[in-house]
Amino acid sequence: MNWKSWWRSAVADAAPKEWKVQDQLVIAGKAYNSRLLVGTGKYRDFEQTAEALDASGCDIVTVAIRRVNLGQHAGEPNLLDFLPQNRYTLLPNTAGCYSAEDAIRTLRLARELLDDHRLVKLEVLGDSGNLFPNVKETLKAAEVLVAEGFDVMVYTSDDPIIARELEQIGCCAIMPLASLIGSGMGILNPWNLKLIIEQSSVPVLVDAGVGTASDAAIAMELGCDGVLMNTAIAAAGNPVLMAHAMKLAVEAGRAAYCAERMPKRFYSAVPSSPSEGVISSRKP
Ligand SMILES: CC(=O)[C@@H](O)[C@H](O)COP(=O)(O)O
Repeated sequence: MNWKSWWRSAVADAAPKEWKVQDQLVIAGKAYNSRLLVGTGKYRDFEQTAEALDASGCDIVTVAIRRVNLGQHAGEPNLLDFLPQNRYTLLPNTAGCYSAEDAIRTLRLARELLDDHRLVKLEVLGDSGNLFPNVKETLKAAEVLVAEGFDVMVYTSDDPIIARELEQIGCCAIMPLASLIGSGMGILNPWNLKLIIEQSSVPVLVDAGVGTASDAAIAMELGCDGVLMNTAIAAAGNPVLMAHAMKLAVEAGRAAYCAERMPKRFYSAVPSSPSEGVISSRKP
């Protein structure tokens, strides 16, 4: 069943307020109510991180295992002590890894630390300046991690050929960049994202480069299954308010996508109300 027929049968009689409950994001067999995934870096402190996560309504929280303490650094504040127990699904990520080997080692550590945790975000960088992914090393790491039983959500470029290879390897979600990590430049190539969305049978989530709420809404309107972001929220003047804005944007974008937008007309007007039978002396 394609999503459109599924959607029609699923929400045919549902009141709009019910639609979100039925339109869950499913990743590696688990359903989530929120399509917004949020990172935990760059906040003022863990209190602010917790408040922003709460305001975002997210269900999945990504954590850079090399940077954020989840218990691997004894004696230091532990993020988990600031989050409500069992509220979030943690998504350990390999931010800061520049080789397949490093990324694999980091995620094995995460698995030990988090009690046989399987859902992970793979990110292998290729350049410390532009933080572009090294797709060769990403493919290599994905092969090993999938074979070891990890559910791999993978950060990659917006190249549809690489995206297809990652799906064939068995990654459970493809996460192409919108633009450079931390740049806030929004979606640079919607056309490539569209190609990836159309060819993929696993969820496609934009990851990196979102700057403000409209970027997130556009990603969802394009048909992305979700959006992952960090800097747009953490580096906002008011991170908690921005987290709330992102929640609304992702929901609005998703609803607009599912509602199927009106056809665009190439710069030609159509009156909003019928012109026949109008009481007027003016000839059309
Ligand atoms: C948090 C995380 O996983 C980052 O590596 C990710 O790519 C986010 O990028 P932005 O900070 O640009 O949202």
